[in-house]
Amino acid sequence: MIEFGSASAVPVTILTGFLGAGKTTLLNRILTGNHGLRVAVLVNDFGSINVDADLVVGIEDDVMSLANGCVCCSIRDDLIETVEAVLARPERPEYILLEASGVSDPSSIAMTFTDQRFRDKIRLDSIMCLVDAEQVFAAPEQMELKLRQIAFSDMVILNKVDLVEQKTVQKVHDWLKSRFRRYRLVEAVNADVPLEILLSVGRFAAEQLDAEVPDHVHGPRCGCPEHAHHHDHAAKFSTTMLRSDLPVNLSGLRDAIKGLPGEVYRVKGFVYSEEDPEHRIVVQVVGKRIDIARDGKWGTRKPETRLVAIGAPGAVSEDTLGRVFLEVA
Ligand SMILES: Nc1nc2c(ncn2[C@@H]2O[C@H](COP(=O)(O)OP(=O)(O)OP(=O)(O)O)[C@@H](O)[C@H]2O)c(=O)[nH]1
Repeated sequence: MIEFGSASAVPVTILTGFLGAGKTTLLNRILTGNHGLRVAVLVNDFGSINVDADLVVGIEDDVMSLANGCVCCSIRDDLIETVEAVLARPERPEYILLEASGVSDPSSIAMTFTDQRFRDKIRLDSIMCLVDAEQVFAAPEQMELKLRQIAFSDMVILNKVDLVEQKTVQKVHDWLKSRFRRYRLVEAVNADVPLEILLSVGRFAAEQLDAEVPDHVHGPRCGCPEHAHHHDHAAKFSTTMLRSDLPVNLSGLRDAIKGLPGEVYRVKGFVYSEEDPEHRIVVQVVGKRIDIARDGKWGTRKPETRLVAIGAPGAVSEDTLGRVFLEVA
C-alpha cells in the first residue's frame, strides 16, 4: 500500500513520452497495482478518437477521455474543465493520473497544474517520461519534442529494453549523458517499474520547468520571443482516422501498413477482421514495428474498425488510409 500525506491537495502524476513509448502500458500497470487509492484517470489522445481510453483496464467509469487535440495547447481548456469537474465530485479522487498525448509538451501541462486556480487543490507529484529504447533515434525531425519531454520530467523510464541489444541501451545512456547534466532513469520492459517510485513520490520541483535543455529548446519561462511560436508544435503532426464496418483482411492489413510512409509514426486502434470476426483485434504500430493481437469478444459492442494514424504533416491523409482499406476490405 502506498501511504500519502493528509494534505487535502490531490496529487497528480503526468505520464509523458513520444508516440508509442509505453504510456498506456504504464498507466495500466499503475491502475492494476496494489495502491488502494481512488484514482481518476485522464487520457489524452491527439487523434479524434480516444483509442487509449478504450485500452485502459479495470476502471472504465473513471477514465476521462480528452481527444482530438493536445492538452498542452489546443484543448488545454478541456483539461482545466475536466480537472475542475473531477475535484468537484462528492467522492473526490485521492489521486489523478494524466496520460498526455505523445505529441504534447509536459512543461505546458505542468504550468496548467501549478496555476493559481488549482492552488491548494492539487499538487503536481511527478512528471514521468517514457522513452522507447528501440525508437528513440527514429524520426529525428521530432527530436526537439522528444528532448523537451525528457528535459521537463523528473524521471525517465527507458522502456522496451527487451527489443534492443545492450549496446543500444548504452548508446541511449551516453546520448542522455551528453545532453542532460542530471536525470533520473530506470530501465523497464512493459513499463514494469515498482509502484513505490511512481506514485506519491513528491519529485516534482517547480525549478524543473526552468531546465536547461539541449540545443536550447524553449522552456515555458525562458522568456524567448520564439517560445510563443513553440505552441505551433501540434502543426508538426497530422492525424487521420478511419472507420469502417466492413470486415478487414488482417494479413492484407499488415502488408498495407508495411507500405505506409516512414513519416507515419503511429497507427493504433481496433479491427473487425475477416479471419476472426467474433473478437476485437487490437492494432499497434510504432514506427516500423507492427503488433496485431486478439482482444476479447465484441460482445454487445458493434464490430467495426477504428484506426487512427499520426504522422508528419501530409504523411497521413484519409486518402492514404482509405487506399490501405480498399486493398484489404
Ligand atoms: N516489446 C515491448 N513492447 C512494449 C513495451 N512497452 C509497451 N510495448 C508495446 O508498445 C505499443 C505501444 O504502447 P503504448 O503503451 O500504447 O504506448 P503509448 O505511449 O501509450 O502510445 P501513444 O498513446 O499512442 O503515444 C503497445 O503495443 C505495447 O504493448 C516493452 O517494454 N516491450
